[in-house]
Amino acid sequence: MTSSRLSVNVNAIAMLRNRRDLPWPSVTGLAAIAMDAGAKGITVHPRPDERHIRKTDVFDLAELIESRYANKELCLEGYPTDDFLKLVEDARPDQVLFVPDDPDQTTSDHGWQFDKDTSQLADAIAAAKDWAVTVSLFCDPDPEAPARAVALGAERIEIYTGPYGACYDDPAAAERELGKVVATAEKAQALGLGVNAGHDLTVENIPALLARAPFIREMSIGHGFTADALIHGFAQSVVRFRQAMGEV
Ligand SMILES: CC(=O)[C@@H](O)[C@H](O)COP(=O)(O)O
Ligand SMILES: NCC(=O)COP(=O)(O)O
Repeated sequence: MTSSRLSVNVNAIAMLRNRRDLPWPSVTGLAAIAMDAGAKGITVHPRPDERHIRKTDVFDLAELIESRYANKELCLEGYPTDDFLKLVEDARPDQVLFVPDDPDQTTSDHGWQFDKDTSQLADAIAAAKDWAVTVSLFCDPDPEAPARAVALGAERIEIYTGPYGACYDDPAAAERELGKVVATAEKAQALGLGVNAGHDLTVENIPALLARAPFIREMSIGHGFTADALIHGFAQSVVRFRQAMGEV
């Protein structure tokens, strides 16, 4: 089986589970189905209010992957508070994506503003690298961002594709936004950064992105994936998204 770019974000499964004091739908159960179907791994974003992914989910997923899916990866996303960094140190994911989210943000909707004080971020990056966790920074589609990420010691960036994803009904706007994403990806690649992409990606908008930036190495997809899976099922949606990525 060829390697994949697809990391399935299971935040939405946890949100559905949390509606009742019951263990289903199972976050680890759906994660296993996704990995059995060919996903490269799982991404979760345990927000401070635990609205969806809980700390216990993180350790359950880490245990699942370590015990049954040694060739798959766990990516943890979050703002680098001491509490989040303790979770990274204890859970030891394969990758951490540091995002500049406020605790009460509805969702992640912007990358790091590198002109502001980034000393806390630099310390967090150094700590994660000491724990042998690959460090990625959430960046706006801005060609100036990759050099700032390199200067802080990041190994990858994840380009925020939300503005591109929002243009599903406006081809001209989509082309404009796609151009910003591709320019940022090309700059990151030229600087030796690993290039990830995420937020509001779908089977419809992935092909055009990869046609222009085939070197993107990972796409973490949750909301659009879950919406697709409600129609097609989790395993078939992995196949559908991997087909959109040209992998199967
Ligand atoms: C960083 C990002 O764009 C998403 O991975 C994030 O996980 C979305 O978080 P919610 O699922 O809480 O909207
Ligand atoms: N980092 C992006 C992610 O994990 C999922 O984003 P979305 O597909 O839920 O918008």
